Amino acid sequence: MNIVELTHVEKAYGKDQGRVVALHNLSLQVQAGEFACVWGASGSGKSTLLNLIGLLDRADLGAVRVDGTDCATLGESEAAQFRNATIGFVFQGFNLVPVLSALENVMLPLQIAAVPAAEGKARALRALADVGLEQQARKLPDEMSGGQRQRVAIARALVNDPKLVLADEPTANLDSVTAESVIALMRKLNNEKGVTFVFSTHDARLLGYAGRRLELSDGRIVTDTRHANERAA
Ligand SMILES: Nc1ncnc2c1ncn2[C@@H]1O[C@H](COP(=O)(O)OP(=O)(O)OP(=O)(O)O)[C@@H](O)[C@H]1O
Repeated sequence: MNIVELTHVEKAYGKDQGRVVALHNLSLQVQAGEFACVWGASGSGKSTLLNLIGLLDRADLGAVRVDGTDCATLGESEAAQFRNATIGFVFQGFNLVPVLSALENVMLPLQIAAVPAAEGKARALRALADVGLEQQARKLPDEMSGGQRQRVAIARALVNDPKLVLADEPTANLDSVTAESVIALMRKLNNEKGVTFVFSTHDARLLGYAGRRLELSDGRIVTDTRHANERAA
């Protein structure tokens, strides 16, 4: 089953002389369970593509379907609800709330989903254990390393059991060794839980972890290849 299906999608920013077409007539299918990497140079359209798949922005032309739902049919609040239930997000800047502990940060999506506090805490602790941070639950983000913060963000993205996790340049602020360990962790969680991951990077060294490599150039997919688990965790 396709969890993501884009058909003849176009997306542009700006108007008239300042108009930039970020995605050109782009079609793409991602199957449930894939670990897909979108890579390409700065400005190639990676964030635009992930924002459309994540219902954070809308296509100008063409169709975006996520988990069988045509995103164009959803109003703003329906889209937000759909996003919360279906998609987990990991961002390059970690996006943790600085005054909340790791545990409280991971509990946030469950609070939004009105999960009772005791159950939410137990689930958040399990999610932190999944990323190897059960001992760090009480720490604040600025008491943790960059790699640990991104693990907290991954735990938060997964705590709601989403079908799809989108990670836009999740390693951009990490050194190369930590970057590899974060991608390896995502790959392990993909294998163990069957959650579909789509992440973006401009770092070709991370491609070895990806089961699917989608190369973007000037808003077009120029290569699309599948690979056996060369570097699976
Ligand atoms: N809000 C915006 N307004 C105007 N142009 C934009 C906007 N966002 C992106 N663009 C343009 O759209 C194109 C694709 O940008 P996008 O951010 O998707 O690329 P990217 O591959 O994610 O780049 P990076 O690796 O630098 O984050 C670029 O030419 C960019 O300048």
